[in-house]
Amino acid sequence: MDNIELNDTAQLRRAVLIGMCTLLGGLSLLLALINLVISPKWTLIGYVELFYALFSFSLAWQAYKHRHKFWQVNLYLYVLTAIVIYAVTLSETINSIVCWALILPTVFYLLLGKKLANIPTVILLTATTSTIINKYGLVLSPLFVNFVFSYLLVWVISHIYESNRAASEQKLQKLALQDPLTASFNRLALTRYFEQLHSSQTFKHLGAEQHLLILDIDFFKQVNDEFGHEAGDLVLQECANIISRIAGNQRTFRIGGEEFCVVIENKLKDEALSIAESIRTQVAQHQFNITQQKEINITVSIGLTQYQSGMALSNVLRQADQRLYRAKNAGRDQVIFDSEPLVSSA
Ligand SMILES: Nc1nc2c(ncn2[C@@H]2O[C@H](COP(=O)(O)OP(=O)(O)OP(=O)(O)O)[C@@H](O)[C@H]2O)c(=O)[nH]1
Repeated sequence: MDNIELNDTAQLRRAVLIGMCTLLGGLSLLLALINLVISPKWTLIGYVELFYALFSFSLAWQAYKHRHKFWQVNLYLYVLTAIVIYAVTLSETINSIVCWALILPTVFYLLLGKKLANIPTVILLTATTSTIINKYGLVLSPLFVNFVFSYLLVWVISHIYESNRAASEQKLQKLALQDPLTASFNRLALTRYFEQLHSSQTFKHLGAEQHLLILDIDFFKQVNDEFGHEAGDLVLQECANIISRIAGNQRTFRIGGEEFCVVIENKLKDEALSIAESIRTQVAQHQFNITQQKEINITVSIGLTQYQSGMALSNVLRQADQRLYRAKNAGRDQVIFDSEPLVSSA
């Protein structure tokens, strides 16, 4: 789920960004003081360093306040790369400056992720090796060999580390947010989805109607009792497929044993009803193959509710649950919205 994440990556990147910007900001400020006040030889460089120090501290502060943007991080890293390349070009002995070039691939991977990190990594390698070749000729100088191999090693290790970290995080997210039986998202995912929906600007500004439905399979216990638990599991999986097909996988959540919830965003009342009704009829018409020889039909009851932005999820669920309860009491196989049953099974 794209818009639901446990945010480990964001937290890691934010921490790295704050640490790096603070340290580099401090170093730039120190160098600026030396070049502008203590020994004012290179004033232009001093001003560049002062600007970079301010840029670093401001980005660290924004990251601290959770207000930094991804493009700012990109800009910061490309400026840093340009400074290192410039310093390598200016430096007479290169040796000490390449230390900076060697740590940057790790920083790129940590802050940009494995796909975007490749671009500055290649730029830095190309620029630094060209400068070394320009200064020392094409001979395989110890500096050239040592730099290229250590740089490649850092690159490969950073790539492997970031790939593994991202894969582990994805697995963890799946475990935490997805129901293993039906592959639908679970209640925790619903909570996060709802929080994000409410905090998103689109939701606030559109002012469109928001709906949520709770669906419960009718007489599901009988399926288990008559045909076994495995047959019940198959029914749950097929039911989840039908709901996801109609409402979208991102908006379908299994919130209880045989209970599903669907968030219907930015739809008018009639459209929300038609989605709920479509789920009900398609489940009712579906032949559930519980064994090779046996097909059964099942029905579902649905409680549909409209809610306003800012309402707590627990209240919205309670509202939908009350309607579901009424649908069950009114004979099942129906959608209840407000107080009246909209479709009767009769
Ligand atoms: N196979 C299977 N059964 C489950 C699972 N989770 C819950 N159940 C069963 O779902 C059944 C729910 O039964 P009830 O709450 O009595 O509801 P019902 O039989 O559907 O009756 P109504 O909801 O009143 O129509 C219980 O038998 C649970 O054991 C699951 O993951 N797999």
